[in-house]
Amino acid sequence: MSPPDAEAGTAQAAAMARTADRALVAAARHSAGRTAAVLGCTLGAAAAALAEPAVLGHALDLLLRRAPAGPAWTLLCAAVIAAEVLLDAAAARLSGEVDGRSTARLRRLALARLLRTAPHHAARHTPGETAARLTAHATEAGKVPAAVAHAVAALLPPLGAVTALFLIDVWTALAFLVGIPFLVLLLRAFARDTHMSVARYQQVQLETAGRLTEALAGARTIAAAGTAERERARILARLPELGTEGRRMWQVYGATTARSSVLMPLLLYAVLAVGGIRLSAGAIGVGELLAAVRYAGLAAGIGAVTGGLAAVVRGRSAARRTAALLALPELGHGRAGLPEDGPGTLELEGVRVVREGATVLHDISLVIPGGATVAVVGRSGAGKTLFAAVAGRLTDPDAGRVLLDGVPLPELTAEALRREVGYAFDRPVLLGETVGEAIAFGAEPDPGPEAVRAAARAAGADLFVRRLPHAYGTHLADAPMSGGEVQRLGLARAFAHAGRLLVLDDATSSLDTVTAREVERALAREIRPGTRIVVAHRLSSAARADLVVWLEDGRVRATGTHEELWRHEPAYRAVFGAADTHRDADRGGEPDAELDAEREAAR
Ligand SMILES: Nc1ncnc2c1ncn2[C@@H]1O[C@H](COP(=O)(O)OP(=O)(O)OP(=O)(O)O)[C@@H](O)[C@H]1O
Repeated sequence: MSPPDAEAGTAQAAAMARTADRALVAAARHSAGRTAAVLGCTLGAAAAALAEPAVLGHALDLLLRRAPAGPAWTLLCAAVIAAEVLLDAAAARLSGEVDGRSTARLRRLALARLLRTAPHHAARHTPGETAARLTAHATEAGKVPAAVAHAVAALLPPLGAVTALFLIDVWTALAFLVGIPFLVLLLRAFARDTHMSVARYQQVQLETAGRLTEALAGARTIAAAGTAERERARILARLPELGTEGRRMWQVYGATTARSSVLMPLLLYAVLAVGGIRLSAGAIGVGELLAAVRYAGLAAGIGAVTGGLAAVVRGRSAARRTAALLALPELGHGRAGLPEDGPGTLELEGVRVVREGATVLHDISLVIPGGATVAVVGRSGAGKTLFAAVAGRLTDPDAGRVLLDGVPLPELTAEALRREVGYAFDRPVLLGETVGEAIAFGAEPDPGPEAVRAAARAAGADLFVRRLPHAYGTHLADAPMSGGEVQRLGLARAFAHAGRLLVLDDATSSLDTVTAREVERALAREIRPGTRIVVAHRLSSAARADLVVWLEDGRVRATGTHEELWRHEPAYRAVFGAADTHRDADRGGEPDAELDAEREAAR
């Protein structure tokens, strides 16, 4: 990596860490009351643990001296021990609740951002990675607020215990302090080594999940190519690394525990030795020696601190993975509405779109009159889908602006935008429980069964839907459909809440010619009138449009009616794969057998 790249990488990592920490703070705030209760209970339990040696030691000294206050102190011992146990149990129960609520909060934040970003930004992460970031990593990150409370509370016994040691006897306390630098070194090494291992482990986990999801999505291709074994090997390729990192984490943990199990007894023996000398010198009593040894044990409570620290380290590392979704740029919305009864005039002013550093739409300026049907044509990769995406604000241009009835699209409220701009795609994803719900999906207010059926009729879907076991009430999972049938439901969904602008991005590509023609006719007659942008590969779609926008290499090569372009532009005819013959040209842009066949069918 070159120095500037490395700097950019470091800056990006720092920004991600800040986003992750902000998200964790938001998650902690969401269950602030419960987190405070966890802290209260853990601190209370720690305080009780801290009081216990003193109370026990004092009670022992009183009992040895047969003092009258002895039994009262014994009761106090019981109360302190009970408080410690009960508060510990309450903290464990509340921690579970805080973990659950924080995880849910993180997931909601990340999911909301994912749904509010432009599709090409969301596509930066593979579906498998996204799923892992929203599930396993969010769960791990959700444990941070309670883990911080535990880690903070875990500091109390050691700090309090050192103070108590000093109060009991300075020399005994100093004997303990000699071992503190070793404890600090141990903790630092643990935090550093775990962080590195956890980060690598989670990265490998993400990549493996990504490969698995890719393979599931491409299962047909893999089966057809007979590469299942190779694919299996590719998915599992990093499994050994996962094992290595997992083992390394346990090794770090094991080494820390081993070192602390050597250090701790040494410390305790040192305290015991010095305490014994002080006892024989009459400086402290038996109970105080007992308390001193117990405090030394509490002060060296590295287990509790490292446990809490490890959960915080793992959680913060996982939070960075989830925060990658939170860092996706948001497609914000304004507060404006559209003028009542506007015709749906669409204006593109100097629209430029950049992807991966390359300009893929170049300074497009044009006006699409309200109510017009516009066909966007061009060779594969010419920029038609991007044009369609910018026209209805699935994405924002990198320069220039798009206005609908005079209002820049980013100024519109999300509701106004989605009410008035509808989309249908070549491969729609159906959402909802039943077929009827899938058609009504996103329409506000609910269009009702009649409108759903009318939309399905217009999209040529009514007939096959009625043949399903429960017609429109059939669950999507029980309705296996062909690509063309899914496409028709996607069209029906767009028709069910057609606003003043409807964008059909290759939305009839899987339909047979006759059905596609019927859909186009229904669109003209049965659906609310408005502006239509139709990304078209079919010549007939271009021929029926009021205006054709012809794209080439991300630029508008020409606009005009299909007849004009067909007659005067041989390259335009080539877009449809038509031979540049006089016969075709003379036919005013209706040259192929497809249109002839349609006409025949229409008769
Ligand atoms: N997210 C992206 N990252 C990088 N390049 C992109 C991205 N989206 C689109 N492009 C590029 O922009 C160009 C236009 O893409 P677009 O999908 O709009 O083409 P198209 O005309 O719709 O093609 P087709 O007819 O094959 O669907 C292509 O070269 C494509 O590779």
